[in-house]
Order: sequence, then C-alpha cells, then structure tokens
Amino acid sequence: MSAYQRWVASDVVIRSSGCLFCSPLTPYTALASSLAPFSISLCCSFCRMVTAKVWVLKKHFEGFPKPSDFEMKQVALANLKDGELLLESVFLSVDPYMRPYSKRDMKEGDVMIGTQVARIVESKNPAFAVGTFVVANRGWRTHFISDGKDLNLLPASWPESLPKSLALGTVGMPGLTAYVGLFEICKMKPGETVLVNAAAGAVGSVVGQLAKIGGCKVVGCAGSDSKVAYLKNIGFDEAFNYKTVASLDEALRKASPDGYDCFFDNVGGEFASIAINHMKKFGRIAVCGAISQYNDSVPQKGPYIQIPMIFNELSMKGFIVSSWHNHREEGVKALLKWVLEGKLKYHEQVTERFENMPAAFIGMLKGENLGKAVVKV
Ligand SMILES: NC(=O)C1=CN([C@@H]2O[C@H](COP(=O)(O)OP(=O)(O)OC[C@H]3O[C@@H](n4cnc5c(N)ncnc54)[C@H](OP(=O)(O)O)[C@@H]3O)[C@@H](O)[C@H]2O)C=CC1
Ligand SMILES: CCCCCCC/C=C/C=O
Repeated sequence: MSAYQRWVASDVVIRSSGCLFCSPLTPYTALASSLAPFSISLCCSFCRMVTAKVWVLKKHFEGFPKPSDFEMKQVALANLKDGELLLESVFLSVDPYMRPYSKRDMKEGDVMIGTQVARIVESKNPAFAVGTFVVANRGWRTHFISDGKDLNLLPASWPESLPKSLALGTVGMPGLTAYVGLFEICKMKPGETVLVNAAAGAVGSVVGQLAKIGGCKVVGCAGSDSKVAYLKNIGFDEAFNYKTVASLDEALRKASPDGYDCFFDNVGGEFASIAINHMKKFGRIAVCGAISQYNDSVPQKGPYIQIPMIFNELSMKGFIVSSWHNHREEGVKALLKWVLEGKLKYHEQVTERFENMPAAFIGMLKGENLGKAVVKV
C-alpha cells in the first residue's frame, strides 16, 4: 500500500460540508502523501472524489481589477482514468498578461488563466511518479487532472535547495522573456547601454542582470526608492524612481548622456514615448509589455514615434515569449546556471494561501511586488 493509499485509508476528516460529487452529507478526508506538508487535498471519504478550489472571472475587469471581479468556486474532479495524473498546485503565478489576455480570450465564468508549479499526488501514468514537480498551465486551481502531455518537468539538475517557485519566475517564463528579448530581439552587444523599465519586477530584474553578464551598462527605473536601492544592489549601474523624478526626460539623459543602444520596454505609454527620443543611432527596442496601458478604459493618445524612429533608424519589435519555445531549453539551462553561480540574483514576493490570489494579482499590478509575485497555496 502506498503512502497516499494509507492516508486515504486513515480517513482523517478535516471538513464536513459534504462531497460535491456524491452527497452533501458525505464528509471530506485529508489526502496526503509521504512528502507532506506539500500535499493536503480534499477527498470525499465515500466516493474518493477530490474537490478543487478554482478562481473564476466573475465580471470582466473595467479599469483596475477589483476583488469583486473574482469568485472562488469548488469543482469535483472525477476519478483518474488510466494514463492520468492528479496534481496539486504548490505555487501559482500572478502575471501582468492576465489583465490584457482576460479581455481578449476569456468570458465571464471562465477559470482565471495562469501557470503553476504542481506536484503529482496520484498517478495512473507510468511515465510520471508521485512526488514529481512540474510546471503546468492550468489556471487558478488548487488541483487538476492531466494526461501528462501538457506538463513541463523541472530540469533534472534543479537542486533541492533552490525554491521550486523560481520555475515561475527567474528560471521560468519571465526569465526566458528577458533572455529572448535581450539576446534575440535587442541583440545586445558588450559595451552597449541598456535601458529597462519595471526593472525591479520579474522580467526587468533579470533583464538588468543579464545585460551586466553580457558586458553592458544598465539603467533601470522602478516605482519606489526601496526598489531603486534593490536595483543598485543587484548591479544596475544607474537606477531612478520614475514616480518621483522631476522630469523623466532629464533623468534618462542624466543616467546616460550618450543615449541608449537597447531599450527593453515593459511599460509602454508615456514612458516609452519619452525614452524613444533617447535612443542612439540604430538603437533597438524590444516591445515586451505595456503595463501602463493594460487598465486603461480609454486608449492613450500619442505623442507618435515615427520621427525619432526615422531620424535614428531605430528597430522596434514586439514579441511574445511563448512563440520562442524553441529557445526554452537553452534559456532555462542558462538561467539556472547563472542562478547557481550566484550571477543572477532573485527576489520573490510570496503571498500565502490560494484564497489570496486576487489580492496578489491586484497588488502586483499596483507595484507592490519586488521581483516575481507568486502565491504559495
Ligand atoms: N511579451 C512577453 O512575452 C511578456 C511580456 N511581459 C510583460 O513584461 C512586463 C513586466 O512583467 P513582469 O515582470 O511579469 O511583472 P512585474 O513583476 O514587473 O510586475 C509589474 C510591475 O509593473 C510596474 N507597473 C505597474 N503599473 C505601472 C505603470 N503604470 N507604469 C510603470 N510601471 C508600472 C510595477 O512596478 P513599479 O513599482 O516599478 O511601478 C509592478 O511591480 C509586463 O508589461 C508584462 O506584460 C511579461 C512576460 C512575457
Ligand atoms: C504559458 C504561459 C504563456 C504566457 C505568455 C505570456 C505572454 C505575455 C505577454 C504580455 O505580458
């Protein structure tokens, strides 16, 4: 009998509101495995169905997201079929893209989109062992069933001492975004000057450090003095608080009087319109994000970019990291190596409890995070 089966057999009742699947009267059971405390699921003591908690988009966001736009629900998961796995989320990611993508791709009532580090708690698929950690793209759910095809294993060389949540941040999608944007889109070269905004966040903090590893001068800006201090601490040559400088134009000129070869733009809007006038001849702009525009109900207007683009013969390219999946393996390997060598530092803003997903998401959009915002279930 496996550790998991022993737990199920022990029937530790931790709640009694009833099974969603068979009867409102049947109590739930704690279901755990040999690797507790990671695994605590809800399982009906009669039919053995697991109940997942999920967050749905109750109401499309208008302007800034608010707690009442979300609703938490319970979903009963069916028993596993051959080839299937039961997983529980251990860390969930909250990312800016959820705001624009919800408008483009979701309808009210859909489970919020997103990725998680999850642990396999039951397996009817011989290719996946119980206890394995994976990265999945299954939205804001505590538990889910998979056939294994949509899961990414953490690299085999992932040390036990390294937080697995980094697979959602510095050694995950945001880190890869920095890697692709700098090396493939900006095509940065040693000796160049790189500008990055939202620099103390998940993507920006990696951008600045990779640019330093690549032999560049790095200028970053962020929305608080403590974030600016953090940027200096992790090696940025120049950093400023874009919210308190008297003039953004002056601050950009002071930080690099000769201008910028590469601009990694996470913010868009007014910042980008001003920064474009500080680009050097043949400068390259990676259009990564436009977070200053995501919550606009009325689209922002110019100034327009054509004149500086022409005079300085600039290149400007938007990109979506998932289109660069052929660089994933190489990128994750390089990021992990730099983290382990101590050349790539990380910080995580960890919010406790699945119930706080909306608060973590809203907080990240407001700039409350230093480094990657994640939720620990
Ligand atoms: N193209 C792609 O494939 C990808 C794009 N992205 C984009 O990269 C950007 C950064 O994402 P990520 O690193 O995950 O998030 P962050 O960890 O950087 O968190 C978001 C940060 O944005 C800043 N911010 C919020 N509102 C504004 C504003 N109005 N003006 C300036 N800064 C603001 C806040 O920091 P502060 O305190 O400094 O204001 C906040 O902490 C986003 O635009 C995102 O959409 C991310 C992943 C993939
Ligand atoms: C599997 C998650 C894919 C995330 C793609 C993110 C693209 C982001 C765009 C802007 O934020």
